[in-house]
Amino acid sequence: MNPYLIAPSILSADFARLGEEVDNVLNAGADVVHFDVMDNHYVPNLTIGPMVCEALRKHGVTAPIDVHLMVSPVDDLIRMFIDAGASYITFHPEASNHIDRSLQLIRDGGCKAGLVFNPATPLSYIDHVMDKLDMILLMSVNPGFGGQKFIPGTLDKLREARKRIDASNYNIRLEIDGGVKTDNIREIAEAGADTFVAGSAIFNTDDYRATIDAMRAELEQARRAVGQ
Ligand SMILES: O=C(CO)[C@H](O)[C@H](O)COP(=O)(O)O
Ligand SMILES: [Fe+2]
Repeated sequence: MNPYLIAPSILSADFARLGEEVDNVLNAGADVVHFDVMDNHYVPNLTIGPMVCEALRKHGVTAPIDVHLMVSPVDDLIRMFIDAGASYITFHPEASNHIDRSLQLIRDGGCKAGLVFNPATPLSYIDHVMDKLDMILLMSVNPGFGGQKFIPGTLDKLREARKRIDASNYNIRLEIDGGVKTDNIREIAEAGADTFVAGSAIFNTDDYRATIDAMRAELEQARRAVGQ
């Protein structure tokens, strides 16, 4: 399995100093920048779009940018984020009229493609598109806001998704998003996640490096427990 990746969600960063915040969290050891896009239609909140992604690239960010689209419809924004320098683009399957086509659009644009599952969205959406997936993202909160509490039932869904990925021949990352903290990241990893979004748990602390180091120490315990 690939190493564990930590992906701070910039939803909880100080938007007035976004470039500096992203630099700081990457210098503190983060692997990936998680970029939450909300349209006040698919979810009841409004955040940032492709211009901000492009601005981060121009600012000098070279780390992978993981664009989590909470929008409907999805295809126009997929095209814009490809041009804006996204690395991963994930969308919620029920928000696309043509899931297979949207996934193909992402890969044709040179990005990695993924589907996102709300707590109550069935995993069966992956059934016929495993060959087009680079990532499966399970939401452990209902989408729309940072700082919510992890929904424990997601652990069983993670185990199920991990089994499906391991039984396939595909190299698919399993990401978890919502309520991830230092005190639960270990059991989340043991349930099968390999990529961890954490917004408030990192940006609401004074010392990003200390928080990320503490998460990595927990992940090391998980790695030993699962025998990776
Ligand atoms: O997609 C999201 C919300 O819809 C965010 O990525 C997520 O909530 C991260 O925030 P936190 O770690 O504070 O829960
Ligand atoms: Fe997210």
